[in-house]
Amino acid sequence: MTEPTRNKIFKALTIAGSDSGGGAGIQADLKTFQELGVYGMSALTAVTAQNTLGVQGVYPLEADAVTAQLDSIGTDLTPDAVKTGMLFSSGLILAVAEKVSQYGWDHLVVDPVMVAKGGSPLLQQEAVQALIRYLLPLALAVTPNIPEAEILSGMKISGMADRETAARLIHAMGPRYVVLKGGHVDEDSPMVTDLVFDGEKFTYWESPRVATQHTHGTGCTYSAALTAELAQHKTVPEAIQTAKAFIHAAIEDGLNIGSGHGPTNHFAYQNRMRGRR
Ligand SMILES: Nc1ncnc2c1ncn2[C@@H]1O[C@H](COP(=O)(O)OP(=O)(O)OP(=O)(O)O)[C@@H](O)[C@H]1O
Ligand SMILES: Cc1ncc(CO)c(N)n1
Repeated sequence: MTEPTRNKIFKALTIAGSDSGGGAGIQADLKTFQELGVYGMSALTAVTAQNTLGVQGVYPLEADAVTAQLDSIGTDLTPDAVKTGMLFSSGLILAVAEKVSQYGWDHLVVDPVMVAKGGSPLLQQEAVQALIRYLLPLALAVTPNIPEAEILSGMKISGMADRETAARLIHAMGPRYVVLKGGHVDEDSPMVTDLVFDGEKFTYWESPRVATQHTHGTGCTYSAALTAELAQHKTVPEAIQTAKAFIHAAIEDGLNIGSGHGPTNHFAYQNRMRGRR
């Protein structure tokens, strides 16, 4: 019997931590992949006990457990694009970098998650050097927010000229694109500006700032949208265009659930596409 012709299903993999509250981490990534029409896979690095009020517990997995998940995926299901989120320790970073290299996963988005919005550490301080040394050289794109960019570049960022200098320094660590997100700065400004550096030119992505406290998981959701688009063979600039529209809709329709910082709304982008809002 001949095998039935299969429609091409694009597949994306997230290597990240679990957020029990469902707004960030693996949960945000898988919801975003699904909404953008991509089959989602996951390798868990840690379990967090977390809700809209903050992080109540962090339970990292053994490096062997992460390696085993990546081997299960790598030997059977080839992802079209991969993202990393919370990696927690240098041991986990090494395990991930080794498997990403071994399987040749070159459509890699590294979201250098360091601290949750409430201030809980999601990456040990001594792991930053491992991230720079082993993972950034493998990345197609890295998506730091301003505090993460300060730690990676080793410089204080106060104006746009500083952001450009930091982006250059991070680009020199190996990623082909640096996407420096502006959500955390100029919170009184009516616009949010992300800066993208491809090694030659700077591009500014400006969007109206949404006044809301429901921003739990913005970074994860944005990098997952980028990854979903790359999985469908879009270029990085094309992927950014859709990811910005996805995150903007998700923030604009942020969910008022729980009694703290509610999650972004992963349904919002497709609801708009389908004319439901
Ligand atoms: N209030 C806002 N209004 C509109 N866009 C926003 C807002 N906050 C963040 N964004 C956009 O969301 C995306 C994620 O940015 P942000 O700087 O919040 O990431 P992050 O700090 O890594 O998130 P997290 O705190 O979840 O780790 C960026 O494209 C940014 O421009
Ligand atoms: C598991 C996890 N990953 C990433 C973030 C960053 O938003 C978070 N709060 N929790």
